[in-house]
Amino acid sequence: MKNVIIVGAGGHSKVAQECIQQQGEYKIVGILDNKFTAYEKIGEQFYAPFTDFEQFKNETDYWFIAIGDNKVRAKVAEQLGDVAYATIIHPTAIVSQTATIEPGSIIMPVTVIQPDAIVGRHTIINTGAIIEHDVIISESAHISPRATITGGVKIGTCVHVGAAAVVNPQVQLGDYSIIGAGAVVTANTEPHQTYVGIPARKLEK
Ligand SMILES: CC(=O)SCCNC(=O)CCNC(=O)[C@H](O)C(C)(C)COP(=O)(O)OP(=O)(O)OC[C@H]1O[C@@H](n2cnc3c(N)ncnc32)[C@H](O)[C@@H]1OP(=O)(O)O
Repeated sequence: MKNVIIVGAGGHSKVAQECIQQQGEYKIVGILDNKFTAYEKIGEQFYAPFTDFEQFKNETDYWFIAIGDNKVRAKVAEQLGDVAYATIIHPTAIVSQTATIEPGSIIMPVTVIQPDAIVGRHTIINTGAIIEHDVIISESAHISPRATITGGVKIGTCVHVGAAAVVNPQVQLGDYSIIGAGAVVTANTEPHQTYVGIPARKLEK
């Protein structure tokens, strides 16, 4: 078993920890989150504030950032610097042998990742999502439960695709764009903009 320290102790972390246990490759030795005010060891795991992360760098082989917010996850990765990241794949996920899952990403239960898809670093493929052939997902994105990303789609950095949304073939989602739950995206999206509905339209604020 390889040791891993988890950053984040919220709802997404809860699901990630269960995935890690079911994957059976990594032993969680500690959890860092600023909601813990001091170091504490309970059983085989320690809990400590994230601000103390430097002192734990020699105590683990791998790190995993289990924070649902894309921008916060990306920022924490920047702060941690040059560390090795665990790649979490739930045993019920179906991942093509020609797909690439980059370190720091999590592939949740009953997902499907098809041939030649690329899932970039620190990306969340949430429960039941489908990533079709030749999809390219950049860093720190989140594909929510039951979303369907069809063939050849390109997804930018920190993009959030909401639950059960569909992205049509070859569409490109600009960096930091947000797709609402249940949307059907039929055309490219602009960076930093939010889109909702069927067909998806830009939300004017
Ligand atoms: C394991 C997990 O839980 S993973 C979590 C996955 N999370 C999701 O799937 C949630 C995705 N988020 C959404 O769908 C959000 O509603 C967003 C991001 C699209 C919009 O959020 P906000 O920017 O806060 O917009 P807000 O709630 O103010 O709504 C603005 C307008 O858009 C509409 N709207 C919001 N979401 C949607 C949607 N998904 N589809 C259609 N219309 C929507 C609202 O009704 C409102 O319309 P109005 O101005 O006519 O009243």
